[in-house]
Amino acid sequence: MTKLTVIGAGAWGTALAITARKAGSDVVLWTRHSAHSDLLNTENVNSSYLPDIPLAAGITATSDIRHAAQADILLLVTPAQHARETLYRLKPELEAETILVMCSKGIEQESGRLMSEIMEEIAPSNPHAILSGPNFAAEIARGLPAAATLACRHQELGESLVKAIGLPTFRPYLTDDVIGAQIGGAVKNVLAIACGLVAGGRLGENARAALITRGMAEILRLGEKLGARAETLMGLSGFGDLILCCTSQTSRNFSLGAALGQGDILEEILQERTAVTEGVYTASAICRLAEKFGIEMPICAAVDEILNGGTAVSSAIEDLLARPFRDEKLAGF
Ligand SMILES: NC(=O)c1ccc[n+]([C@@H]2O[C@H](COP(=O)([O-])OP(=O)(O)OC[C@H]3O[C@@H](n4cnc5c(N)ncnc54)[C@H](O)[C@@H]3O)[C@@H](O)[C@H]2O)c1
Ligand SMILES: O=P(O)(O)OC[C@H](O)CO
Repeated sequence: MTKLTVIGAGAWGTALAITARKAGSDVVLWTRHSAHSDLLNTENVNSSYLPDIPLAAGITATSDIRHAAQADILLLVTPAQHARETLYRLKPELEAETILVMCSKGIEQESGRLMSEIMEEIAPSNPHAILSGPNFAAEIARGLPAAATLACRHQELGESLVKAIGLPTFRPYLTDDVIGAQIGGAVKNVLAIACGLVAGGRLGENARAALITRGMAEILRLGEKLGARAETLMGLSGFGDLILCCTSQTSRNFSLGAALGQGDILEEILQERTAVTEGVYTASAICRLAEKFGIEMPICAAVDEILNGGTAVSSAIEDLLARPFRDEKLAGF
Protein backbone atom coordinates (compact mmCIF):
# COMPACT_ATOMS: atom_id res chain seq x y z
CA MET A 1 0.00 0.00 0.00
CA THR A 2 1.34 3.48 -0.89
CA LYS A 3 2.29 5.50 2.18
CA LEU A 4 1.17 9.08 1.68
CA THR A 5 1.45 12.04 4.05
CA VAL A 6 -0.39 15.31 3.62
CA ILE A 7 1.66 18.23 4.97
CA GLY A 8 -0.78 20.92 6.15
CA ALA A 9 -4.16 20.17 7.69
CA GLY A 10 -6.21 23.05 6.37
CA ALA A 11 -9.24 22.66 4.11
CA TRP A 12 -7.37 21.43 1.05
CA GLY A 13 -4.95 19.18 2.94
CA THR A 14 -7.86 17.53 4.72
CA ALA A 15 -9.85 17.07 1.49
CA LEU A 16 -6.79 15.51 -0.18
CA ALA A 17 -6.23 13.20 2.80
CA ILE A 18 -9.83 11.98 2.50
CA THR A 19 -9.42 11.55 -1.27
CA ALA A 20 -6.13 9.64 -1.04
CA ARG A 21 -7.56 7.37 1.66
CA LYS A 22 -10.54 6.58 -0.57
CA ALA A 23 -8.08 5.83 -3.38
CA GLY A 24 -6.51 3.17 -1.16
CA SER A 25 -3.41 4.94 0.15
CA ASP A 26 -2.22 4.66 3.74
CA VAL A 27 -2.66 8.30 4.86
CA VAL A 28 -1.08 10.47 7.55
CA LEU A 29 -2.16 14.11 7.97
CA TRP A 30 0.50 16.44 9.42
CA THR A 31 -0.33 19.65 11.23
CA ARG A 32 2.20 21.88 12.96
CA HIS A 33 0.32 22.02 16.29
CA SER A 34 0.04 18.91 18.49
CA ALA A 35 -3.24 20.21 19.96
CA HIS A 36 -4.67 20.17 16.42
CA SER A 37 -3.45 16.63 15.64
CA ASP A 38 -4.89 15.42 18.98
CA LEU A 39 -8.25 16.99 18.08
CA LEU A 40 -8.21 15.45 14.60
CA ASN A 41 -7.49 12.01 16.06
CA THR A 42 -10.13 12.20 18.76
CA GLU A 43 -12.95 14.10 16.99
CA ASN A 44 -12.38 12.55 13.55
CA VAL A 45 -13.29 15.83 11.87
CA ASN A 46 -11.29 18.98 11.09
CA SER A 47 -13.75 21.36 12.69
CA SER A 48 -11.56 24.47 12.21
CA TYR A 49 -11.12 24.08 8.45
CA LEU A 50 -13.61 21.57 7.06
CA PRO A 51 -16.47 21.27 9.54
CA ASP A 52 -19.18 18.60 9.23
CA ILE A 53 -17.11 16.35 6.94
CA PRO A 54 -15.84 13.26 8.78
CA LEU A 55 -12.27 12.13 8.18
CA ALA A 56 -12.22 8.75 6.47
CA ALA A 57 -11.38 5.85 8.80
CA GLY A 58 -7.68 5.05 8.71
CA ILE A 59 -6.40 8.64 8.45
CA THR A 60 -3.99 9.37 11.31
CA ALA A 61 -3.00 12.91 12.27
CA THR A 62 0.42 13.79 13.62
CA SER A 63 2.48 16.85 14.46
CA ASP A 64 5.74 14.86 14.38
CA ILE A 65 7.56 15.95 11.22
CA ARG A 66 9.92 12.95 11.33
CA HIS A 67 7.04 10.50 11.40
CA ALA A 68 5.23 12.54 8.72
CA ALA A 69 8.20 12.41 6.36
CA GLN A 70 8.33 8.60 6.38
CA ALA A 71 6.18 8.17 3.30
CA ASP A 72 6.43 7.34 -0.39
CA ILE A 73 4.56 10.52 -1.32
CA LEU A 74 4.28 13.88 0.44
CA LEU A 75 1.47 16.23 -0.62
CA LEU A 76 2.58 19.76 0.33
CA VAL A 77 -0.51 21.81 1.21
CA THR A 78 0.52 24.73 3.42
CA PRO A 79 -0.10 28.31 2.26
CA ALA A 80 2.32 29.02 -0.60
CA GLN A 81 4.25 31.65 1.36
CA HIS A 82 5.11 28.95 3.94
CA ALA A 83 6.18 26.28 1.45
CA ARG A 84 9.87 27.18 1.80
CA GLU A 85 10.02 26.97 5.61
CA THR A 86 8.00 23.74 5.55
CA LEU A 87 10.37 22.16 3.02
CA TYR A 88 13.36 23.21 5.14
CA ARG A 89 11.73 21.48 8.13
CA LEU A 90 11.15 18.34 6.08
CA LYS A 91 14.50 18.24 4.31
CA PRO A 92 16.61 16.49 7.01
CA GLU A 93 13.97 13.74 7.23
CA LEU A 94 13.53 13.11 3.49
CA GLU A 95 14.63 9.95 1.70
CA ALA A 96 16.03 10.66 -1.79
CA GLU A 97 13.16 8.82 -3.47
CA THR A 98 10.31 10.49 -1.54
CA ILE A 99 7.99 12.11 -4.08
CA LEU A 100 6.99 15.73 -3.38
CA VAL A 101 3.67 16.95 -4.79
CA MET A 102 3.03 20.67 -4.44
CA CYS A 103 -0.68 21.40 -4.03
CA SER A 104 -0.37 25.06 -2.92
CA LYS A 105 -1.15 27.82 -5.41
CA GLY A 106 0.99 30.91 -5.35
CA ILE A 107 4.27 32.63 -6.14
CA GLU A 108 6.76 33.37 -3.38
CA GLN A 109 6.44 37.04 -2.52
CA GLU A 110 10.07 37.78 -1.68
CA SER A 111 11.79 35.87 -4.47
CA GLY A 112 9.14 35.72 -7.23
CA ARG A 113 9.80 31.98 -7.43
CA LEU A 114 7.34 29.34 -8.48
CA MET A 115 6.61 26.48 -6.10
CA SER A 116 8.50 24.02 -8.36
CA GLU A 117 11.57 26.27 -8.22
CA ILE A 118 11.44 26.20 -4.42
CA MET A 119 11.19 22.38 -4.42
CA GLU A 120 14.14 22.18 -6.84
CA GLU A 121 16.17 24.59 -4.72
CA ILE A 122 15.60 22.87 -1.37
CA ALA A 123 15.18 19.21 -2.33
CA PRO A 124 16.84 18.92 -5.76
CA SER A 125 17.19 15.16 -5.77
CA ASN A 126 13.57 14.37 -4.87
CA PRO A 127 11.10 13.68 -7.69
CA HIS A 128 8.41 16.33 -7.72
CA ALA A 129 5.02 17.14 -9.19
CA ILE A 130 2.32 19.81 -9.17
CA LEU A 131 -1.38 19.28 -8.50
CA SER A 132 -3.65 22.18 -9.48
CA GLY A 133 -7.19 22.57 -10.76
CA PRO A 134 -10.69 23.91 -10.18
CA ASN A 135 -11.13 22.23 -6.82
CA PHE A 136 -13.06 23.64 -3.90
CA ALA A 137 -11.94 21.54 -0.93
CA ALA A 138 -15.37 20.96 0.62
CA GLU A 139 -16.81 19.58 -2.64
CA ILE A 140 -13.89 17.20 -3.13
CA ALA A 141 -14.08 16.05 0.49
CA ARG A 142 -17.78 15.27 -0.03
CA GLY A 143 -16.90 13.18 -3.07
CA LEU A 144 -18.51 15.44 -5.67
CA PRO A 145 -17.00 15.03 -9.16
CA ALA A 146 -13.97 17.12 -10.10
CA ALA A 147 -10.80 17.07 -12.20
CA ALA A 148 -7.32 18.56 -11.84
CA THR A 149 -4.02 18.88 -13.67
CA LEU A 150 -1.20 16.69 -12.35
CA ALA A 151 2.13 17.79 -13.76
CA CYS A 152 5.44 15.97 -13.58
CA ARG A 153 8.30 15.35 -15.97
CA HIS A 154 8.09 11.55 -16.00
CA GLN A 155 5.04 9.63 -17.20
CA GLU A 156 5.72 6.68 -14.86
CA LEU A 157 5.84 8.95 -11.85
CA GLY A 158 2.61 10.61 -12.96
CA GLU A 159 0.88 7.26 -13.30
CA SER A 160 1.91 6.18 -9.80
CA LEU A 161 0.56 9.46 -8.41
CA VAL A 162 -2.73 9.01 -10.26
CA LYS A 163 -3.04 5.58 -8.57
CA ALA A 164 -2.38 7.11 -5.16
CA ILE A 165 -4.93 9.96 -5.33
CA GLY A 166 -7.17 9.39 -8.36
CA LEU A 167 -10.82 8.39 -8.04
CA PRO A 168 -13.67 8.24 -10.53
CA THR A 169 -14.83 11.46 -8.82
CA PHE A 170 -11.37 13.05 -8.58
CA ARG A 171 -9.78 12.84 -11.99
CA PRO A 172 -6.13 13.90 -12.38
CA TYR A 173 -5.14 14.75 -15.99
CA LEU A 174 -1.42 14.25 -16.60
CA THR A 175 0.93 16.69 -18.29
CA ASP A 176 4.70 17.19 -18.33
CA ASP A 177 4.27 20.99 -18.34
CA VAL A 178 5.28 21.59 -14.71
CA ILE A 179 5.67 25.35 -15.19
CA GLY A 180 2.37 25.77 -17.03
CA ALA A 181 0.45 23.91 -14.32
CA GLN A 182 1.42 26.53 -11.73
CA ILE A 183 0.71 29.81 -13.51
CA GLY A 184 -3.08 29.61 -13.72
CA GLY A 185 -3.52 28.65 -10.06
CA ALA A 186 -1.34 31.53 -8.89
CA VAL A 187 -2.70 34.27 -11.18
CA LYS A 188 -6.38 33.28 -10.94
CA ASN A 189 -6.25 34.05 -7.21
CA VAL A 190 -5.49 37.69 -8.03
CA LEU A 191 -8.02 37.79 -10.89
CA ALA A 192 -10.69 36.31 -8.57
CA ILE A 193 -10.10 39.24 -6.21
CA ALA A 194 -10.67 41.55 -9.20
CA CYS A 195 -13.93 39.77 -10.09
CA GLY A 196 -15.00 39.98 -6.45
CA LEU A 197 -14.36 43.73 -6.54
CA VAL A 198 -16.62 44.00 -9.57
CA ALA A 199 -19.35 41.97 -7.85
CA GLY A 200 -19.06 43.88 -4.57
CA GLY A 201 -19.13 47.19 -6.42
CA ARG A 202 -22.19 46.05 -8.46
CA LEU A 203 -20.47 46.75 -11.76
CA GLY A 204 -22.38 44.02 -13.56
CA GLU A 205 -21.99 40.64 -15.23
CA ASN A 206 -20.60 42.13 -18.47
CA ALA A 207 -17.70 43.68 -16.57
CA ARG A 208 -16.93 40.34 -14.93
CA ALA A 209 -16.93 38.49 -18.27
CA ALA A 210 -14.57 41.12 -19.68
CA LEU A 211 -12.26 40.74 -16.67
CA ILE A 212 -12.19 36.95 -16.94
CA THR A 213 -11.33 37.13 -20.64
CA ARG A 214 -8.72 39.84 -20.35
CA GLY A 215 -7.43 38.10 -17.21
CA MET A 216 -6.91 34.97 -19.29
CA ALA A 217 -4.80 37.07 -21.66
CA GLU A 218 -2.66 38.11 -18.67
CA ILE A 219 -2.19 34.45 -17.66
CA LEU A 220 -1.15 33.61 -21.22
CA ARG A 221 1.32 36.49 -21.42
CA LEU A 222 3.04 35.58 -18.15
CA GLY A 223 2.92 31.87 -18.99
CA GLU A 224 4.62 32.44 -22.32
CA LYS A 225 7.50 34.32 -20.65
CA LEU A 226 7.96 31.62 -18.03
CA GLY A 227 8.01 28.83 -20.63
CA ALA A 228 4.49 27.42 -20.12
CA ARG A 229 2.49 25.83 -22.91
CA ALA A 230 -0.73 27.59 -23.93
CA GLU A 231 -2.64 24.27 -23.90
CA THR A 232 -1.87 23.88 -20.18
CA LEU A 233 -2.93 27.45 -19.42
CA MET A 234 -6.20 26.81 -21.25
CA GLY A 235 -6.72 23.59 -19.27
CA LEU A 236 -7.99 22.67 -15.82
CA SER A 237 -5.21 24.41 -13.86
CA GLY A 238 -5.62 27.62 -15.86
CA PHE A 239 -8.88 28.46 -17.57
CA GLY A 240 -10.77 25.91 -15.45
CA ASP A 241 -9.69 27.36 -12.12
CA LEU A 242 -10.08 30.92 -13.40
CA ILE A 243 -13.74 30.29 -14.26
CA LEU A 244 -14.39 28.61 -10.91
CA CYS A 245 -12.91 31.30 -8.70
CA CYS A 246 -14.10 34.30 -10.73
CA THR A 247 -17.73 33.17 -10.55
CA SER A 248 -18.17 31.88 -7.02
CA GLN A 249 -18.48 33.45 -3.61
CA THR A 250 -17.05 30.15 -2.26
CA SER A 251 -13.67 31.34 -3.51
CA ARG A 252 -11.93 33.10 -0.64
CA ASN A 253 -10.18 35.34 -3.15
CA PHE A 254 -13.47 36.30 -4.78
CA SER A 255 -15.18 36.89 -1.42
CA LEU A 256 -12.28 39.07 -0.22
CA GLY A 257 -12.59 41.15 -3.39
CA ALA A 258 -16.36 41.39 -2.92
CA ALA A 259 -15.92 42.64 0.64
CA LEU A 260 -13.37 45.22 -0.51
CA GLY A 261 -15.74 46.26 -3.31
CA GLN A 262 -18.44 46.87 -0.71
CA GLY A 263 -16.09 49.18 1.19
CA ASP A 264 -14.65 46.85 3.86
CA ILE A 265 -11.06 47.36 5.03
CA LEU A 266 -8.43 44.81 3.93
CA GLU A 267 -6.82 44.43 7.36
CA GLU A 268 -10.20 43.84 9.00
CA ILE A 269 -11.23 41.25 6.41
CA LEU A 270 -7.96 39.37 6.92
CA GLN A 271 -8.23 39.55 10.71
CA GLU A 272 -11.62 37.87 10.61
CA ARG A 273 -10.33 34.95 8.49
CA THR A 274 -8.43 31.88 9.62
CA ALA A 275 -8.16 30.49 6.08
CA VAL A 276 -5.54 31.73 3.65
CA THR A 277 -6.40 34.11 0.77
CA GLU A 278 -3.44 33.49 -1.52
CA GLY A 279 -4.04 36.30 -4.03
CA VAL A 280 -3.29 38.91 -1.38
CA TYR A 281 0.31 37.66 -1.18
CA THR A 282 0.88 36.67 -4.79
CA ALA A 283 -0.32 39.94 -6.38
CA SER A 284 2.91 41.87 -5.79
CA ALA A 285 5.08 38.94 -6.92
CA ILE A 286 3.15 38.75 -10.20
CA CYS A 287 3.54 42.46 -10.81
CA ARG A 288 7.28 42.28 -10.26
CA LEU A 289 7.50 39.37 -12.72
CA ALA A 290 5.43 41.34 -15.25
CA GLU A 291 7.82 44.28 -14.88
CA LYS A 292 10.86 42.02 -15.21
CA PHE A 293 9.53 40.50 -18.46
CA GLY A 294 8.17 43.79 -19.81
CA ILE A 295 4.59 42.54 -20.16
CA GLU A 296 1.32 44.26 -19.34
CA MET A 297 -0.86 42.71 -16.64
CA PRO A 298 -3.14 45.66 -15.90
CA ILE A 299 -5.81 43.76 -13.94
CA CYS A 300 -3.26 42.17 -11.62
CA ALA A 301 -1.57 45.57 -11.29
CA ALA A 302 -4.87 47.21 -10.32
CA VAL A 303 -5.48 44.57 -7.62
CA ASP A 304 -1.92 45.02 -6.33
CA GLU A 305 -2.40 48.81 -6.22
CA ILE A 306 -5.56 48.34 -4.14
CA LEU A 307 -4.00 45.76 -1.80
CA ASN A 308 -0.52 47.21 -1.41
CA GLY A 309 -0.44 50.69 -2.91
CA GLY A 310 -3.23 52.36 -0.96
CA THR A 311 -5.20 53.08 -4.15
CA ALA A 312 -8.97 53.37 -3.68
CA VAL A 313 -11.05 50.71 -5.46
CA SER A 314 -12.94 53.37 -7.45
CA SER A 315 -9.77 55.02 -8.65
CA ALA A 316 -8.12 51.70 -9.67
CA ILE A 317 -11.25 50.87 -11.70
CA GLU A 318 -11.25 54.33 -13.31
CA ASP A 319 -7.60 53.81 -14.30
CA LEU A 320 -8.42 50.44 -15.90
CA LEU A 321 -11.30 51.96 -17.84
CA ALA A 322 -9.13 54.84 -19.02
CA ARG A 323 -6.65 52.55 -20.74
CA PRO A 324 -6.34 53.16 -24.48
CA PHE A 325 -8.55 51.17 -26.86
CA ARG A 326 -6.60 48.29 -28.33
CA ASP A 327 -6.68 45.76 -31.11
CA GLU A 328 -7.86 42.55 -29.44
CA LYS A 329 -5.32 40.47 -31.35
CA LEU A 330 -2.40 42.66 -30.22
CA ALA A 331 -3.55 42.98 -26.63
CA GLY A 332 -4.27 39.26 -26.36
CA PHE A 333 -1.90 36.34 -26.78
N1 LIG B 1 -9.25 25.29 -0.02
C1 LIG B 1 -9.33 24.93 -1.29
O1 LIG B 1 -10.42 24.72 -1.81
C2 LIG B 1 -8.07 24.75 -2.09
C3 LIG B 1 -8.14 24.02 -3.28
C4 LIG B 1 -7.00 23.87 -4.07
C5 LIG B 1 -5.81 24.45 -3.66
N2 LIG B 1 -5.77 25.14 -2.49
C6 LIG B 1 -4.46 25.69 -2.12
O2 LIG B 1 -3.92 24.92 -1.05
C7 LIG B 1 -3.14 25.75 -0.18
C8 LIG B 1 -3.67 25.59 1.23
O3 LIG B 1 -5.01 26.05 1.22
P1 LIG B 1 -6.06 25.64 2.31
O4 LIG B 1 -7.38 25.96 1.77
O5 LIG B 1 -5.84 24.27 2.82
O6 LIG B 1 -5.69 26.70 3.44
P2 LIG B 1 -6.23 26.78 4.91
O7 LIG B 1 -6.11 28.19 5.30
O8 LIG B 1 -7.53 26.08 5.01
O9 LIG B 1 -5.18 25.91 5.74
C9 LIG B 1 -3.83 26.19 5.71
C10 LIG B 1 -3.12 25.20 6.65
O10 LIG B 1 -1.73 25.51 6.66
C11 LIG B 1 -1.32 25.66 8.00
N3 LIG B 1 -0.23 26.61 8.07
C12 LIG B 1 -0.31 27.95 8.11
N4 LIG B 1 0.92 28.47 8.22
C13 LIG B 1 1.78 27.43 8.26
C14 LIG B 1 3.17 27.32 8.41
N5 LIG B 1 3.92 28.39 8.56
N6 LIG B 1 3.72 26.08 8.40
C15 LIG B 1 2.95 25.00 8.28
N7 LIG B 1 1.62 25.03 8.16
C16 LIG B 1 1.05 26.23 8.15
C17 LIG B 1 -2.55 26.12 8.76
O11 LIG B 1 -2.42 25.85 10.14
C18 LIG B 1 -3.62 25.29 8.08
O12 LIG B 1 -3.64 24.01 8.64
C19 LIG B 1 -3.27 27.17 -0.74
O13 LIG B 1 -2.16 27.46 -1.51
C20 LIG B 1 -4.53 27.11 -1.60
O14 LIG B 1 -4.48 28.05 -2.66
C21 LIG B 1 -6.86 25.30 -1.70
O1 LIG C 1 -10.93 29.75 -2.13
P1 LIG C 1 -9.82 30.08 -3.09
O2 LIG C 1 -10.06 31.34 -3.84
O3 LIG C 1 -8.50 30.02 -2.39
O4 LIG C 1 -9.81 28.92 -4.19
C1 LIG C 1 -9.63 27.60 -3.79
C2 LIG C 1 -9.12 26.75 -4.93
O5 LIG C 1 -7.92 27.26 -5.43
C3 LIG C 1 -10.13 26.56 -6.02
O6 LIG C 1 -9.61 25.80 -7.06
